Amino acid sequence: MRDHSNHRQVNKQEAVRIITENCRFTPESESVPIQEAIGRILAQDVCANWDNPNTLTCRMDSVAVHWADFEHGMPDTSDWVRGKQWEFANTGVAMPQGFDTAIVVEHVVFSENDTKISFDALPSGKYAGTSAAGSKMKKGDLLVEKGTKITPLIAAHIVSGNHTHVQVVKKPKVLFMPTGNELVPVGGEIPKGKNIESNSYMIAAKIEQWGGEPMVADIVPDTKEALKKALHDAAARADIIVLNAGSSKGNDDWGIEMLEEEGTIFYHQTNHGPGHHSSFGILDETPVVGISGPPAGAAFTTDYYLYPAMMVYFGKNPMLSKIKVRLGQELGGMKKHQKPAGDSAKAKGEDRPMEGGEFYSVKQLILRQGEDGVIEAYPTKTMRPGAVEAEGADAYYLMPTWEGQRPPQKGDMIEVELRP
Ligand SMILES: Nc1nc2c(c(=O)[nH]1)N[C@H]1C(S)=C(S)[C@@H](COP(=O)(O)OP(=O)(O)OC[C@H]3O[C@@H](n4cnc5c(N)ncnc54)[C@H](O)[C@@H]3O)O[C@H]1N2
Ligand code: MOO
Repeated sequence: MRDHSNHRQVNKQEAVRIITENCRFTPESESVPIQEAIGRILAQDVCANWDNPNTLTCRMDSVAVHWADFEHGMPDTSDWVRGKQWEFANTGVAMPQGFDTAIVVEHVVFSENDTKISFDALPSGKYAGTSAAGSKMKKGDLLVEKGTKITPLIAAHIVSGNHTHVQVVKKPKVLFMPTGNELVPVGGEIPKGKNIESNSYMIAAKIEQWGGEPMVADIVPDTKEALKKALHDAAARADIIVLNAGSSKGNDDWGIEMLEEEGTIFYHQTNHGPGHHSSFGILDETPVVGISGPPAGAAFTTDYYLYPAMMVYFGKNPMLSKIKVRLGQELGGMKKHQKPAGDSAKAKGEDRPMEGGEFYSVKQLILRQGEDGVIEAYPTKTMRPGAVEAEGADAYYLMPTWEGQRPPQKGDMIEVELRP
């Protein structure tokens, strides 16, 4: 049996710190048409390519006049002629040639057939009611800063600067590597004792959602040689590897060993469950985010540990947003980890021994506003993260479970992290 006693266990905060400090990327950029750029990250500042507007324009639906006629007070307009002393000018259009000032139509009194006009208010000065050339943007003005995520509004803003394409950060290639002799691809008859490889579908979708280009490796059998080859091949092709399963203590769990032998491993496990068997290493300069095999753990540990690595690639904040909320309902009785040793209904040999020290149980919670306006957290049908019944929950909570810790009570303020 292999020795796991040297395995380094860290808490979530430490794990994210290690990931963010050790992920080093030099992303390339590419030019894409704006309509394909939504959700991408700008690789360069975008500056205006023209003066907008490029001539004096009218600000509101107005009548254009000459300031000189108003300089000394309200003029006698009885003999004014359209096209000479006044002209119609509408919102956003160029001022008619020679006119410099605009009075909104609501302050214009028209004769029955619109031939005669008078005004019930004066313009404040020359160019009142108009926008100067370049007043919205001047050629060379910074429109959007490098590093900004392109949203629909930002895309339109870039277009208004006269750009058809933008330079964006290339999508990181994130390779998901399923491992395990018992796994088979979906479809058809499933041989006895085999299990369907389903995690790749979930994780590829998350990678895409977070702005990456997902790649899925073939299922890697549980041998050191196969894993070694697969990992080096993957590192040559990908920016980030997600190594799935083979993470715990089974006699064919080689993931951690291979990382240790072939690269550098920074931590082997975390002090929370589910997700206990999450790890992080670097192999051939490629970050390897190790997550446990069971789908429930794989689901949320990618939120915890792959999301930050991808955000580092984009130069974005790798932390999940934290907020303080009020617990609206008890989170349930003592959990497995809180029970004193020997108090289990199960025989001791069925349960893994607790390693002692601080250990957190990860809960998934729904947030909604309480009657007094304070945001409250409520348990989902099951609070176990990654469970289908908990999908749709808003936040994660790390509940302390070690000896001497009192579980949070209804009404307590707790800090939760929003799901990415
Ligand atoms: N003696 C101990 N046994 C286990 C421990 C422990 O501490 N001591 N930890 C348990 C916990 S917690 C977890 S989580 C799992 C971790 O298992 P692995 O990450 O090593 O994964 P496997 O053993 O290879 O597989 C477990 C389970 O998940 C299924 N799986 C794996 N990959 C996929 C995939 N891509 N798609 C769908 N399902 C997948 C696999 O078929 C197994 O059923 O270890 C516990 N045991
Ligand atoms: O690592 Mo396991 O995901 O704690 O259930």
